[in-house]
Amino acid sequence: MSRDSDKDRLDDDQRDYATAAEQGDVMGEIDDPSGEKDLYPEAEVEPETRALEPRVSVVSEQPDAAAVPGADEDEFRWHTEARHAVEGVEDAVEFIDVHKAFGRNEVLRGLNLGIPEGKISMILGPSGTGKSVCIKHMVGLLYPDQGDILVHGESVPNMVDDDLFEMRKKFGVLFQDGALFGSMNLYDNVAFPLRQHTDKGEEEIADIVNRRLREVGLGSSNDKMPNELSGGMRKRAGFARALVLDPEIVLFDEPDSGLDPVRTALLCELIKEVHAENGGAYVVITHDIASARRVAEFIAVLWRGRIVESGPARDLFASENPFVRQFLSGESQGPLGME
Ligand SMILES: Nc1ncnc2c1ncn2[C@@H]1O[C@H](COP(=O)(O)OP(=O)(O)OP(=O)(O)O)[C@@H](O)[C@H]1O
Repeated sequence: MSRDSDKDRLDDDQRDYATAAEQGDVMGEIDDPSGEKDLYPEAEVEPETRALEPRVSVVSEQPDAAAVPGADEDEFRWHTEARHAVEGVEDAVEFIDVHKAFGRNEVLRGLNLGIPEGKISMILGPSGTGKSVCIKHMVGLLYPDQGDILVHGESVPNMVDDDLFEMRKKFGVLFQDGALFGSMNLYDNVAFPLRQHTDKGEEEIADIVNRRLREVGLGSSNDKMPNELSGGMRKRAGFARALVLDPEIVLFDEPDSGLDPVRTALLCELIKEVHAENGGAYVVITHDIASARRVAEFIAVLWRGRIVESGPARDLFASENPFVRQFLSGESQGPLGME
């Protein structure tokens, strides 16, 4: 089955988000003026990256710098790719030697990463290093040029559209700004995925929506419109909406962006509480090391399109890798400069 572009993989839900964004109906301008662009992952893709067929991926056993065109030998010298496994835990998501370029911009350059089942994992790394691109591959919003992404053992790039649609039901996604529909009140925003993807009656929907809104501390804000909510409330509302379909995997794209330190701390607590209650694999993208200390059970440090090191949070915070140490302690001295 051929596809013309990454965009062809947007399912109806994503199309609805995209349509709303086109109509200026998605709340996003306040925290992140570029947030809407993220809903169009294909928008700036150069033509040669568009024609992507499902394929059996070529997986190299030993990624090495020489295998990456344009990479100098030293470029990956801090990338030990050491993976400290979490004992007895399977991976919910696996990246196997994934390469992704936009034109000449090679973003993922042989990414190998396992996201453990049942844990809160954080993907950390400098700006522009490919963290968002990484999570878009998990839900099939972007295709790899090479390599494979497995969700519960199933290859996402090789899925036919119907399977992809089903697979996406495993995911809840919290966008940076909550991605709420500006024309709907909070209740309808949170009810939206249930009305769209299930045949549940309004009574059952009300039970679920009210429970999820209470869970995130918005139990008395049903009638509020998104523009009446603070940035933190919008994120919590987006979190409630991400949870209504009981996802097995929840993705958070910089949930702490635009929040003050106290609201960030409260959101972190909320993520932990909700995870403890519901379980599943949570994947959080952040720059915020304090959030990582508070929440992360598993950490992967991404740089130059590859994992430098990954493992249980305590191992990473005790890492002797100079790059990991510099990044996790936020020091100016070390391998990472102002590039
Ligand atoms: N759809 C796209 N078309 C072209 N280039 C893209 C696209 N999406 C991402 N990129 C490029 O990929 C690179 C990585 O972007 P990404 O958003 O994944 O970084 P990030 O690590 O999440 O950064 P930040 O922490 O600043 O959010 C950037 O150079 C970006 O311009």
